[in-house]
Amino acid sequence: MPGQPSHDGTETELAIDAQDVHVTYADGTTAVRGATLRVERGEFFGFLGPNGAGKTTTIKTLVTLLHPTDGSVRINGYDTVTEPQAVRESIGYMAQETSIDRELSPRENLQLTCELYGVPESEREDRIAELLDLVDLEAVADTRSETFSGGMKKRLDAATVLVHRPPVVFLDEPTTGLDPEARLRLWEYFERINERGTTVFLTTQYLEEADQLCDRLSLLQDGQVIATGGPEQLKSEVGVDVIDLRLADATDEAKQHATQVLQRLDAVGDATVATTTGGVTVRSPAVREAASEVFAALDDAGIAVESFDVRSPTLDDVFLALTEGSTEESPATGVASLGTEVVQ
Ligand SMILES: Nc1ncnc2c1ncn2[C@@H]1O[C@H](COP(=O)(O)OP(=O)(O)OP(=O)(O)O)[C@@H](O)[C@H]1O
Repeated sequence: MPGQPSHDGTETELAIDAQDVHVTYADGTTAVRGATLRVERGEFFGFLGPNGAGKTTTIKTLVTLLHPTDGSVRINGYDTVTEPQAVRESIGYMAQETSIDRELSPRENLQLTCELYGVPESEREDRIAELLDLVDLEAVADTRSETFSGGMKKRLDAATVLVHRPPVVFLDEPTTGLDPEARLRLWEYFERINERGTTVFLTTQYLEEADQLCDRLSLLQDGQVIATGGPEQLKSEVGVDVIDLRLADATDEAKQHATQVLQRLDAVGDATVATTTGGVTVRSPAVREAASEVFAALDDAGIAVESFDVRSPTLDDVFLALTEGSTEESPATGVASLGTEVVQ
């Protein structure tokens, strides 16, 4: 909800203001090394990175479950270390593991959460009805949750996060492991809560998810933010175009051969070449101009191309360009996932 006053009565600009955050665990592992995140009220903000990049550690620090070893975090104007209670009252946090009670129905789960958050009794019934409607669970409102699909449990979990009407919600990989249909329904729900004015901070491994939903996003690698911007801005800044080539012979050997041929090709300049399920992908600023030379070089090497696609970059390409990946296995089509794509 934009324009929420901070605790000292002044208008604060930012929903999330994390400055140069470092987090080192007790065993000496430094999971976050200087993350700065500034999220405006009402934004839908994405936080992307492969497994182990430090997303969960960062989100736990933002929601007061971990203290930064260095740096500072203010959420809705409150400091996470000196005012943790005020921060908690002003946020919703959906962890990776669902926190609903499976023995209880959606209505009972929401009643319990209302009690925990001290929602006035007179408001509970309406609030619960509104949330059940929001996540499309009215029809099963009084059914025990243990029978629900993964997607339904996630939707209920997401509803419990909103009972106290927090201006900011933190969602830690909410769609991981869900089938595409369940994922799409959750996306709709997240869009709806954002349209109502809630600031959303979403961590995800799914680039398509971030591309679809987020106003802006930060890419995280090895505990460091390597880029921040709108999806289109990041794509244009990376300045590459892409050719996806499907090879007639898509064995590992043939793909490696094609990779070597293309890496030697001067015409594609400073290209990155990655193998995909069906062939190879070339990312380069010069790729459109060099397309005919790409085909000629492959032909000369006796490599048959079954089909190809010259396209603009996706967020997947942005990430690979920024991390200077050159030989990663890339799905190139479908829902791209950093988790499967970037070999650290
Ligand atoms: N409690 C802990 N103690 C020590 N190291 C930890 C702890 N939790 C996480 N780590 C390490 O910190 C790094 C970042 O982990 P984190 O879970 O924050 O990454 P992530 O991006 O959320 O990954 P995932 O997508 O797998 O959840 C990893 O190297 C991880 O092994």
